[in-house]
Parts: sequence; C-alpha cells; structure tokens
Amino acid sequence: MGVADAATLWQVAYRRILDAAACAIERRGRFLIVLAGGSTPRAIYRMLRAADTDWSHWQVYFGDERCLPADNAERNSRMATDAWLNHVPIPQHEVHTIPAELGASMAALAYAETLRGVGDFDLVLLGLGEDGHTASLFPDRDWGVAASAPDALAVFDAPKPPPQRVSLSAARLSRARVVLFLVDGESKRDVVARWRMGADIPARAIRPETGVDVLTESILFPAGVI
Ligand SMILES: O=C1O[C@H](COP(=O)(O)O)[C@@H](O)[C@H](O)[C@H]1O
Repeated sequence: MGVADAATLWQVAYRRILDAAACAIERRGRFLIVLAGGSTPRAIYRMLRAADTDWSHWQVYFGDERCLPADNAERNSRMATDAWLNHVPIPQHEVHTIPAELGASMAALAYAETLRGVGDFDLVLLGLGEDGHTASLFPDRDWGVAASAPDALAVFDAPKPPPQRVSLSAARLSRARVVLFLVDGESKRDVVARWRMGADIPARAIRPETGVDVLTESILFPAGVI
C-alpha cells in the first residue's frame, strides 16, 4: 500500500498494529508481535506509548538483533525500549529480547529455545534495507527458508555493522497471520522497484500464507502488490 508521506505511513502502521492487537486479544486472549529494528519504526513505536489497549495481553518478540552490549544504543531492543516499551505496562517477562550480547551462536540457540512452543505470530513487523535485507537476512546468505530451518539464525560477516547478528529465519518469520513491511525514504526506491520486478532479495523469502503487506510512501510504491 502506498501512502502520501512518512507521517501518514506512521499513522496507518499504528492503526494496523492496534487493529491486529484488538483482533488477536478478542479471539485468542493474547497478541504475539515481532518487532522490526532499524530507524524506520521508531516514530511508530513512540506513538504506541499512548495507545488504548490492554498491554497485559501483549507478548513481544524481536525479528533480529545486533551483537552488541545489552545497553548499546545501536541495539534494536534498546531502540524499541527507549521509544516505547519502557513507557507501557507490558509485563517484563513478556518482552522477549534476543540475548545478542552472548555472541551470535549462543544467542541464536537461546532464542530458538525461547521460541520453542510459541505458536504462529499474530503480527510480524519488518523493515527493508537498501540491499533488500530484512531483519538480519542479507543477500547471498542462508535465509532459513526451509521448513526444517532453525527458528533463529546466527549471522556473521553482515555487510551492515555490526557484523555479528541474530535473525529469525525466513521460515519462522513467515509463520504469522500478518506480515507488515514498513518502508520509507528515498534511498529505498531502487530496492522496492527491484522487489516488484521479481528480484530474489531476502524480503522475498518471507512468505506467510496470507502474503505480505508492504506499507510505503507512494513515491516508492505507486500501485499493485509485491
Ligand atoms: O539493520 C537493520 O536494518 C533493517 C532496516 O533498517 P532501517 O533503518 O532502514 O529501517 C531493520 O529492519 C533491521 O531490524 C535492522 O537490524
């Protein structure tokens, strides 16, 4: 879906998140959301501080994390915590951060354990890098597409710093009722065009049964679906 500008994108994303939460809480009594990192979702997370919802039913997971000390400003969890999670009463034990400070291998194993027995996600938020990466699934790597792939992958030599990361696999990210990509900024124009033309970028590996929603400024995404 293309919207006029970044502010509208934030507003539409905010509404989609709260609608998904209301629907999940009404039907299943809980809301399992996976957060995107990077800079794109920050404004949306800030808006969520004031949301009218029953936070006690939210369960928060992360799509990827950067292997840095737990309080490092570049951590995805730190961004989400500062912008949003520290300001709402989601039970602390329902915020499932990736322990990336342990290093990629140990953290991926630990997070796979955290996800053991967790069902399909209600909503997965994802970003898109200029090179087509999403979460920490980068071009020309193993994206964990096969159903047998582990839920969490250790990533080394990422082309975007830091080199060590942990990412949910494409297979696990695809186990979701709704997947919403948040894409803004002129710098994403080329990759969005390549995606629409069928390029085999990591974002294409996310294939939930219901397909993905791509929310972006209309200058990048004038019409149609990916
Ligand atoms: O490194 C990352 O990049 C992507 C895209 O980030 P953005 O700043 O362009 O929005 C992000 O989705 C991912 O979570 C993050 O680790």
